[in-house]
Amino acid sequence: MTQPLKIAVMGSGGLGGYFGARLANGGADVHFVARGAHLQAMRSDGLRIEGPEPIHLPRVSATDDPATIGLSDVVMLGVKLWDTDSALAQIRPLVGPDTAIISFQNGVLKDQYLRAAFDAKNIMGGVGYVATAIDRPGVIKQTGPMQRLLFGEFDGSRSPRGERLLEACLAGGIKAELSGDIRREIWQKYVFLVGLSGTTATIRKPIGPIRENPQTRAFLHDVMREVVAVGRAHGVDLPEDFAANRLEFVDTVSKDMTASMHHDLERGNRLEVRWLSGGVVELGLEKGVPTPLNRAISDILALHAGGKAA
Ligand SMILES: NC(=O)C1=CN([C@@H]2O[C@H](COP(=O)(O)OP(=O)(O)OC[C@H]3O[C@@H](n4cnc5c(N)ncnc54)[C@H](OP(=O)(O)O)[C@@H]3O)[C@@H](O)[C@H]2O)C=CC1
Ligand SMILES: CC(C)(CO)C(=O)C(=O)O
Repeated sequence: MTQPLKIAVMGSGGLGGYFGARLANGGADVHFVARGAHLQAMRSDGLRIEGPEPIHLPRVSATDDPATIGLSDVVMLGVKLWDTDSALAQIRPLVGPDTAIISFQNGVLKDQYLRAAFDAKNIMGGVGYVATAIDRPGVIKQTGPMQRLLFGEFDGSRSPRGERLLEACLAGGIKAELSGDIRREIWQKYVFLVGLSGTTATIRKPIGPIRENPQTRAFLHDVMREVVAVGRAHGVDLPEDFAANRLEFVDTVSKDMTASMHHDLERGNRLEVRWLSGGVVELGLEKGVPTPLNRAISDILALHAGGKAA
């Protein structure tokens, strides 16, 4: 009998907790790295997913010390972007020659950080679509039915490790795909997310009114156009009019949809703007592509980026 896939989830909040729970439910050998009250609750009461497809795992393997988990087949990175450096330092004991490390964090800079810290052969690319948050310790709440994971080798090959992860995801009911062009998938989400997060957080409204008002709709379109221009300058295979495609996609989502960064702003949490619109500015500067709207979004949110506690 083949051994179940051993998966370490580094950061078991909205994203990692949700997809890790589904993987465990499907039979994968999942080990959650968590901390604080969330870790205590997971140790005493397991992990619960609330929402359209609820799950309760009464017992889970959860720790704050990745070294106790040992070598893993897959490490899924699910910490907020500001915690990336410390998380990458902590996952070293999990990584052997064949381990796949996949960041499902938002943005595109995440994979540069991974490449700086680990051998390229250990790194696969990933994108997560879901709207989840820790509701209370040990409990992840999902809003709406969307859930999708895309991952793949950066050279486009269908590797055995990619196939095994796909199988484990499908067994857990995850809408998963092994992508032949994961870099483009990561940028496609980036275009949409920078548009959604930049507009909802600065205008402080969900997407419905923003897409209905001609002035804010044009703003959203132009913010996404900048991301497309920067991606194309970096050699990403995005059609020139891809922002118009994403605007059509925006018209299909619920009018109440907003970005996690807007939620974070309303709760006084730290913001990922440095890696979202800020990442567009940084990557635009590298190629001489102007990004005035994303620069404005970063500047407008600068005083909020550290959260209320800052
Ligand atoms: N949630 C979502 O719907 C989606 C999120 N994403 C992206 O996924 C990433 C994670 O977001 P999300 O899951 O929402 O964030 P959360 O804050 O819900 O989860 C991250 C968790 O990781 C924990 N953590 C951080 N560092 C460590 C560490 N060193 N050891 C143990 N635990 C640690 C945090 O603990 P603490 O709270 O103590 O800091 C927190 O519980 C972000 O880049 C986000 O943009 C992408 C798609 C959808
Ligand atoms: C748009 C969404 C919910 C998609 O997963 C997201 O990633 C975010 O708001 O951070």
